[in-house]
Amino acid sequence: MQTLVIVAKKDNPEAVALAARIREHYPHLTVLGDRSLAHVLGWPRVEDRELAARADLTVVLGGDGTLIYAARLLGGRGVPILGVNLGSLGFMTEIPVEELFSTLEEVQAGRFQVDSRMKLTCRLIRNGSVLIEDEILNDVVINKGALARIADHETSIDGVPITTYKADGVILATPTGSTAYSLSAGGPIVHPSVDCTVLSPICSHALTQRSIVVPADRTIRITLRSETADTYLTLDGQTGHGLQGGDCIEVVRSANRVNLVRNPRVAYFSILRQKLHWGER
Ligand SMILES: NC(=O)c1ccc[n+]([C@@H]2O[C@H](COP(=O)([O-])OP(=O)(O)OC[C@H]3O[C@@H](n4cnc5c(N)ncnc54)[C@H](O)[C@@H]3O)[C@@H](O)[C@H]2O)c1
Ligand SMILES: Nc1ncnc2c1ncn2[C@@H]1O[C@H](COP(=O)(O)OP(=O)(O)OP(=O)(O)O)[C@@H](O)[C@H]1O
Repeated sequence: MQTLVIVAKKDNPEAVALAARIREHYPHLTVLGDRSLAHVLGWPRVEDRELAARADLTVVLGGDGTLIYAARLLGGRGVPILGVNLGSLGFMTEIPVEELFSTLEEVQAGRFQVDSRMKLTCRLIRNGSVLIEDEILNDVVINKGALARIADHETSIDGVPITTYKADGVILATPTGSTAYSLSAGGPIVHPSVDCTVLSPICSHALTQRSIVVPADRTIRITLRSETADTYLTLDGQTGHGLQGGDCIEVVRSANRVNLVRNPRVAYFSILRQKLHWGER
């Protein structure tokens, strides 16, 4: 390992101090920081594209949002991501701060395993042209603004019509994203080793329209059938785009994956038990 890229939660002094300690601890490595971290610490400023190209390992200091930001920064590269939890929930940032340096030693010695997480490719198609194409770790959300009327979401899987959801919106979640917004919309928890897409209406007007678990190799298309000026596409909770009637959102499994360094002392179900407050076993 030669180059370690640190992505630290923005404006978080604890994350900044920890990043500085990591650089001091490994003088023989090239340690680079994301844009805001490099600015705060006076490190060389390196463009996102170059960070992604050079990283051998990425250390995330923050919460789930910081990890999603790092996964997006790395783009299609499956560089291992070691997530250290400085956030409030930290579902995906499995390593506690106290174990950061011991885990880094293990990783440098090649004694680590990764959890390979499925991603989705999402395309926004308007009048037959692809306006936006992006890769997603958590979810694709089509949602209406607070005062907008309920919208019609015509939904098909591999070209076969499923239904038209009359709902506030629709969520398409990966197994990783199944414990985020999708869970709040009544979707199932999916073990991250299962490849699938969870399709869930948000507050559907028809009570029998529930979440559907779709095999990962299917193409899901949702066409907005109502003319509303106040509907949005949100990708991983990070980027938003206004939608128009007739817009089609197409979702397929991405060829790229996100590789999270596993904490060998923590099992997926113990994370669920702890973070979702299920009590003792
Ligand atoms: N009502 C809701 O539950 C709701 C509403 C909007 C967005 N979200 C989620 O927020 C995500 C973006 O996260 P953020 O941290 O940048 O925004 P944020 O700071 O608004 O966080 C939302 C919460 O979701 C948690 N979270 C994020 N990804 C998760 C995952 N895979 N499993 C379990 N919990 C997870 C975060 O830890 C945080 O507590 C979106 O992808 C979306 O799923 C949830
Ligand atoms: N280095 C960064 N550059 C730009 N944006 C960032 C960076 N780190 C975090 N963010 C953004 O800041 C927001 C808050 O980060 P994060 O979610 O990690 O904190 P949190 O809310 O305390 O943790 P959790 O999500 O676990 O509750 C996220 O939306 C994330 O995308």
